[in-house]
Amino acid sequence: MKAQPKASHFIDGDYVEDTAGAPFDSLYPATGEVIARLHAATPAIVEKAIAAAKRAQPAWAAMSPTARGRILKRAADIMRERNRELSELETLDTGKPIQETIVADPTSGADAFEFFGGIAAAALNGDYIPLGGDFAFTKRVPLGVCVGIGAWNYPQQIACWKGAPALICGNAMIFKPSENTPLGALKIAEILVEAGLPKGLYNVIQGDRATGPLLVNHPDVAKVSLTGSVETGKKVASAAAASLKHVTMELGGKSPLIVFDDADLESAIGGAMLGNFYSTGQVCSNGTRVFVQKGIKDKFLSRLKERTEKIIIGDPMDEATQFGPMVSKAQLDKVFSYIEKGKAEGATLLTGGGIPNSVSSAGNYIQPTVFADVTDDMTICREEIFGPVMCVLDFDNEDEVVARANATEFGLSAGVFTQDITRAHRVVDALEAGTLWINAYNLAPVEVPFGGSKQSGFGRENSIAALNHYSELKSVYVAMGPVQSPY
Ligand SMILES: NC(=O)c1ccc[n+]([C@@H]2O[C@H](COP(=O)([O-])OP(=O)(O)OC[C@H]3O[C@@H](n4cnc5c(N)ncnc54)[C@H](O)[C@@H]3O)[C@@H](O)[C@H]2O)c1
Ligand SMILES: C[N+](C)(C)CC=O
Ligand SMILES: [K+]
Repeated sequence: MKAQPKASHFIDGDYVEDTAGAPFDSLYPATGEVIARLHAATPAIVEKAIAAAKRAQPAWAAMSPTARGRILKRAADIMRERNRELSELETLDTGKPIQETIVADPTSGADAFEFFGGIAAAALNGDYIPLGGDFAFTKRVPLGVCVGIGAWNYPQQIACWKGAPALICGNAMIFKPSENTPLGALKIAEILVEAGLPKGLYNVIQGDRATGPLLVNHPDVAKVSLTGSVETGKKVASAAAASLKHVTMELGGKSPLIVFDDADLESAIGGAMLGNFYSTGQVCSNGTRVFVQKGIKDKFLSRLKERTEKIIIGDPMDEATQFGPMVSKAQLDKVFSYIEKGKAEGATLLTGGGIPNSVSSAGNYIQPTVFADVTDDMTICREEIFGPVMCVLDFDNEDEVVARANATEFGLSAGVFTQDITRAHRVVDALEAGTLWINAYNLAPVEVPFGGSKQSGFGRENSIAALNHYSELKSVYVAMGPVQSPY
């Protein structure tokens, strides 16, 4: 098998198997071929991983942040050296075209190790608080054993975006990848050990929605960071609440992208296409509700159709391919069912909506799809589809579009295209979202906090802000004189 790992899990510095766990196959989304056979974690595997993490964490926390950072930076270097190999694995895991994974996926993971490794020496200091004779100081301390649970769209990125801040703060991590994409995180664990990470600090265990709760409910786990759907987020957050664990929730969205009539049209169309078709539309922050001002609607739609129909769909391992299959048959069927709903509810299918020619019929392929004349109440405009389906709506004026853009329970991202600088700032101020773009879409560099508001989640990944979610402050009051007691 093309991508069979040595064993299903990575615990205490090495691969571990337990064939008593439910077997599952990993499929290559472009052909349906079985590329690996794995076993879900048994309760014994979960206990083993948590015990290893618990054992390793105190000595790691006692190291200087600089020394911890050095190891993460080495891991970043190894990832960059092996970018090709890691990108090919990411393509096998997800079906995303190599053209994307080679620039985006392991690179973004390496960026996280480099960033957190680099800031460690300066960003984990505490404060000195003068109190007029007495004083206090704060220390930033790790939480202990942290759990990361991943979605299937960015398996390596998610494993690193959670692992890097957790480790730099002095925690141990147990990461459970999505059952759809189990392979990437194992390689990240292997590379961390090669970079010098002491064993037991970054463990990977496999499993699905039945395995997640074994971690979330475990009394020795201090924190859970989930990337997944809103529905799963609610389950995980309420399970974590039962023992008051820290939580970070990176959930779904139905983000608005607003195009005013003064926008650079080609840029706005490019942004809308990137924000709907990159990773075959499987991106949480996608701008799937594209609001176009009425005066430019016809021009926008005709150029959008033209450019969309030129997208090269094909074999993900071919560097010319711009658009690959969806991750799974189940996700593909879900997207097709939304397309049927869009047609039934009266949206105009501008392009796509079917299965492309000249690709393997065993792959989970779908055409990049655009609906025009979408209205706010349509199902395709209200629910997250998580596939390459763009909804184009039209609007008259700024107040109206802002109100409509905000009329959703989600609040992950939003974008605005306009040449009017004051309007751009006014609109981003009014939009309810955690991550916003002006004249761009979906760029998420590690230096910038990333995360959602409303039902798209809470907590932030990346940037210095992430440190707050993997550590807590210990405040120490120091008396410099005798205790003043009335007793
Ligand atoms: N905000 C972000 O950063 C971000 C990034 C990528 C994806 N997403 C969101 O993720 C979703 C798509 O990914 P998905 O289909 O893998 O999501 P999902 O919610 O089905 O699964 C996410 C993960 O949670 C696990 N899980 C499921 N039920 C669980 C439970 N009860 N307890 C513990 N773990 C459980 C799954 O096994 C998987 O590893 C979309 O909604 C997308 O918007 C968000
Ligand atoms: C974090 N980002 C933007 C890559 C995508 C989430 O699915
Ligand atoms: K897969």
